[in-house]
Amino acid sequence: VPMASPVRRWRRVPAAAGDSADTASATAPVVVWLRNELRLCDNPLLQRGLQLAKGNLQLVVCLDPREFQATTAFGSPKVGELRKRFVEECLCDLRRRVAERGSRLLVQQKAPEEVLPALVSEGSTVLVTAQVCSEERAVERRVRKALEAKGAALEVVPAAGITDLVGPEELQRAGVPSGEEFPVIFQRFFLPLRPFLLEICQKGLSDAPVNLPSASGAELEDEELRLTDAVPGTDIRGGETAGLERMTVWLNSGFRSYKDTFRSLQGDYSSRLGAHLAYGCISPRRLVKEALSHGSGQSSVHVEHFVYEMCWRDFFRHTAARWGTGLFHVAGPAECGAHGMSSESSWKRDLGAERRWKEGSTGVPLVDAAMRELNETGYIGNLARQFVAAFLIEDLQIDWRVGADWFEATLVDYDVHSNWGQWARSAGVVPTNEAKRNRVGGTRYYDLAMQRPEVSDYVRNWLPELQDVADEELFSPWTNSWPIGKVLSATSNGSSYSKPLISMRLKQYFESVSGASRLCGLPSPRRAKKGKGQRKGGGAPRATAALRWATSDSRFHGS
Ligand SMILES: Cc1cc2nc3c(=O)[nH]c(=O)nc-3n(C[C@H](O)[C@H](O)[C@H](O)COP(=O)(O)OP(=O)(O)OC[C@H]3O[C@@H](n4cnc5c(N)ncnc54)[C@H](O)[C@@H]3O)c2cc1C
Repeated sequence: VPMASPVRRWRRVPAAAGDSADTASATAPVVVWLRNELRLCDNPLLQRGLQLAKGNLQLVVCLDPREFQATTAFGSPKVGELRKRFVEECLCDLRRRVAERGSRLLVQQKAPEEVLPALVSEGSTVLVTAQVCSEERAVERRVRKALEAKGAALEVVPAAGITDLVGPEELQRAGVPSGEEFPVIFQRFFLPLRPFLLEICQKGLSDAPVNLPSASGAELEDEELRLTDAVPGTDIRGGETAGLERMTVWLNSGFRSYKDTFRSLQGDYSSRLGAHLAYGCISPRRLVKEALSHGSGQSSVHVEHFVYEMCWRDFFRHTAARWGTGLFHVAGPAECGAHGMSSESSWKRDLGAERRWKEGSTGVPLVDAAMRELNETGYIGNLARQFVAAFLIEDLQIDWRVGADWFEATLVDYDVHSNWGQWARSAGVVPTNEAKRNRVGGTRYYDLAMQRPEVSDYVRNWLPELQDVADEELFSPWTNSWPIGKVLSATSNGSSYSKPLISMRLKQYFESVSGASRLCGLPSPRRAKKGKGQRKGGGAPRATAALRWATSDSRFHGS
C-alpha cells in the first residue's frame, strides 16, 4: 500500500558551481520567502521583490521539518504522502520556470529561522506574505528575531491579491468590516462584496517576469528535488504549469454545468483546483477574473455559483483571523461558548471507532467509500466531506478535531482556514446561519448523496467487497447478512465486510432508503464493472516521523 510506506524522496546534492560565498554580490540580497504562493504569474510578492532588489534576488522555500516531518497532536502525519508529492511537483515546476529566467529557486529542508539568516547580509530585506494562523505567525516571529540579529528586516506583505481575494482595503470599499468585526455570517460578507469583485480581481494581475535577477551570495547547499516512487491514486498534478492548464480545461468544460454538478460523487464535477489555490500555484484573483469574464462576459448561474464558492474560501481566511487560536479549540472560539453552542464534555474519544472511520471500515458503505477515496487519492468532493464529517460528529459524537486533523493529514488541497473553519461549522462550535444549524443532526447530506444517480457505482467502485452485493443490500448490507465475528459480517455473496458502527437512527435511515430503492427503483443502483482503475482496500498513512511543534505554539494548546 503506497501510503503506508513513506519513501525518502529528498536527496542532498553538492552545491552547484557559483553558489559559494566568494561569488557573493556586494549589494545586500533581497530574499523572497515563498510559502503558499508557488508561482511566477500574478504574484505581487515576487513583484515587490523585483521592485526592491538591486540585481540580487533570492527565491527560497523552506520545507520546515516541524510541518513536513511532524505528527499532529492527534498522531496523524501533519503532511501526508500525497500532499508531499504535490508539493514536490510544485517545487520542481517552479524551479524549472525560475531557471529558465536566469535565476534559481533554493529549497531547504530546515526551519526558516535557520535558513533565512544564512542568506542575508546587513541591510537585507526578506519578504513574506502575511498569514493569520498561530503556527505560521509563530514562525514569522522567530524569523524576524533571527534576521534582526543580522541587521536584516522581515517585510510582511498583505495577503490580498496573493493568497486572498480581498483584504481590509477592499472590504472597506464594500462596506464590510474587517479584523475582529468581520461578519460571522457568510452572506454579510458576500452580498456587499459581490458587485466589486470583477474590478478587484482585475487588479495586480501580471505575466511571469521574462527575466529574474541572478541570485548570488547564498552560502547554502541547494537540495535536489527528485520524484522517485510514484504515489498512485491522485490525478491532481502540482505546479503552476499544471494549475494553469487545469484552469483552462475546467473553464471550457465542467465549469459550464458547475451548479448542477458540484455536489456529485464521481466524474469531472468540480474544478479540483483547491490544492493549486492552497499552495498558490494559481492566483485566486486570476481564477475568479477568468471565471467572471468567461464566455464573452455572459454571467450564468454556474459562473455565479463558482464565484460564490470561491468566496467561501476567503470567508474562512478572514474568520480564521477573527477567531485566532479559538478555531482549534474543541468548544470553538470563546465567544461561541457564550452562545451555548458546545462544550468539551459533549465530545467523545474512541480510538477504535476513530480508526474505523479513518480507514473506511465503519460498515456504512457510503461513508466507507468516501473515506477510502480520500485515503487513496487525497481528495473527496464537497458533498462527501460534508457527510463523512456529519457521520463522525453526529453519529459517532467523536471530538470534531479528530476529523479536522485527519483531513489535514490526507487532503492534498488542505487549507488550514477552510478545513478547520468547515469542521467547526459542521460541529456547530462557530456561529452559523439558521439553515446550517437546522442541517446539523439531520440527514441532508446523505439525502443529497442518495439522490445522485452515480451513488451505487461510487460505493461499488471504492468497496470491492460489495461489488456483487444485491442492490437492495448495498447501502445497508447488515440487513440480510450473517454475523461471523465481532468486526466482520458476511454479505450474501460470501465476501466479508465490517459490521456497522452506527446509531439506530442512521441504521433505520439507510434501511429505509435501501427499501425505497427496492420498492420505487430509487436511487436506481447500477452495477459497476471492475475496471483497471478499481481500487483495492484503504489503509491509513503512517506517521512519517515523531517531530512535534513546540507545545507553546500548538494549535491545541489550552484547548
Ligand atoms: C469538512 C470539510 C473540510 C474541508 N476542507 C477543505 C480544505 O482543507 N481545503 C479546501 O480548499 N477546501 C475545503 N473544504 C471545502 C470544499 O469542500 C473544497 O474546497 C472543495 O470540495 C474542493 O474541490 P474543488 O477544488 O474541485 O472545488 P470547486 O467546487 O471547484 O471550488 C473551487 C474552489 O473554491 C473554494 N471552495 C469551494 N467550496 C468551498 C467551501 N465550501 N469552503 C471553502 N472553499 C471552497 C476552493 O478553493 C475550491 O478549490 C472542506 C469542506 C468540508 C465540508
